[in-house]
Amino acid sequence: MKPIKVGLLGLGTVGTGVVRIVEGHQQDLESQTGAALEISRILVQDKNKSRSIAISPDKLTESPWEVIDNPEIDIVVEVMGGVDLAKQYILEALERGKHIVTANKDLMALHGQEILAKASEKGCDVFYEASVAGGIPIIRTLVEGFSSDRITKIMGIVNGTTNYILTKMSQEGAAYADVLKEAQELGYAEADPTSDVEGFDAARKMTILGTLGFHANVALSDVSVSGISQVSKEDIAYGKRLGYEVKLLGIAERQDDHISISVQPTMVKQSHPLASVNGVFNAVYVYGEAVGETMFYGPGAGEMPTATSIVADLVAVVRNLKLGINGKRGYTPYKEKKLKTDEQISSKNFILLHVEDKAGVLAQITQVFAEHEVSLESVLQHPNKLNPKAEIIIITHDANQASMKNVLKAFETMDVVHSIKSVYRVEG
Ligand SMILES: NC(=O)C1=CN([C@@H]2O[C@H](COP(=O)(O)OP(=O)(O)OC[C@H]3O[C@@H](n4cnc5c(N)ncnc54)[C@H](OP(=O)(O)O)[C@@H]3O)[C@@H](O)[C@H]2O)C=CC1
Ligand SMILES: N[C@@H](CC=O)C(=O)O
Repeated sequence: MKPIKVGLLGLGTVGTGVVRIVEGHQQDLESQTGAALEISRILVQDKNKSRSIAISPDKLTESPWEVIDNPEIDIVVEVMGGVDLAKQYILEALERGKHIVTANKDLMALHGQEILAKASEKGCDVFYEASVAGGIPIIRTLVEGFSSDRITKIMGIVNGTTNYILTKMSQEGAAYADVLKEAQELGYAEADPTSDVEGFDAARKMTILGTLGFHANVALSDVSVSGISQVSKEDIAYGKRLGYEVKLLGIAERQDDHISISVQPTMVKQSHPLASVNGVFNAVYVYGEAVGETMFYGPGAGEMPTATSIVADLVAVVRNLKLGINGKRGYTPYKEKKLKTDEQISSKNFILLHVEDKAGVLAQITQVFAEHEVSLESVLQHPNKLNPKAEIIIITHDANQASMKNVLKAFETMDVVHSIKSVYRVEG
């Protein structure tokens, strides 16, 4: 087979890793595919910027057309990020019959269906393994490994930056802002780290996993999202005291034909395998009706792990080229999803309240739970010597979201409740 020419859109953290792997593993890649891979053109914003790898200046371009309209290029790897331009370049490249590999979850979560439909029309491959959980081959696992099963729950730590931050806060008492800066320096964070810390990046990944796992047209707007910027050292300390670690979890559940998807900081029981996933590592728990529980673990961000997934996708495209089956799988639009109502979503909950420290308050609080038929697993009261208030931590049994909202609404109107400090879902 003649060498396969690859054009890169982007040479940042991930693009640099792709060049390193393609160049460093050339022989292994060729022996698997029967063709040499050659990176022939690379789009960057600034050709004169200093790079951490030696790259021939002739390969760099600031014009996207030198990649996407280049007749020599067979495969375009999009690792520049962003949505509008990336979408435009990918659609233009598909129009010209080029296969696409991308790490762009923002794009795939928002416009995946349109891009896949276009690829199918043009007989092209679009692979996006690196868009979820960096180096973990979770997309291939859902699409191929579990094609025989009916998945009912996908629960994961799918953002490396926030897991890195929470781990350092929990294990070293580090300050949130300092650790975020470290995660940025290590190349884990998005160009705008708000995406990471406010849970949007994880929401995009859960949109992709929910779509593939449940074969439903999940939209980003179907995911309820809250991030970690409000998680305090106090929450982490109380969680630990009760045997929990705070993790930003993406949780997608299906019951019959109804689904729910959320991203939220969650108290995970220390005995649960997700509680010991630390640092930049990600893990995805997949429950299938037939297979039962499975879990996939690995580095969720960073140059080389993410590039591993990109280059694996390149290998898949080249293998399809050899067999002449690119884009032949056909794109079938996913079925219409039905979202669960608040009454259908249930979980255990952790609630930290600041309350008046006087007789009878605990009874008033527990009465509210009873009125809304929420039963309690444990209650811990902690007097605060500096203020005439106490802290009460409550763990509920499984309760539906509608009842929990009513409980919290009732607390807001009670004089003895000074503040609802935190509310977390509990898993494990
Ligand atoms: N970092 C990670 O760990 C992971 C990232 N991803 C995804 O991979 C993609 C890339 O991320 P990452 O490598 O971290 O990003 P970087 O910011 O490190 O790199 C972006 C690259 O794209 C180039 N670029 C950006 N915008 C343009 C533009 N408008 N025109 C031309 N070139 C442009 C930049 O050029 P220049 O170098 O000249 O500035 C740079 O080389 C994103 O979609 C991200 O979400 C996915 C998984 C993990
Ligand atoms: N910013 C993302 C990068 C990988 O997708 C993360 O931290 O997980």
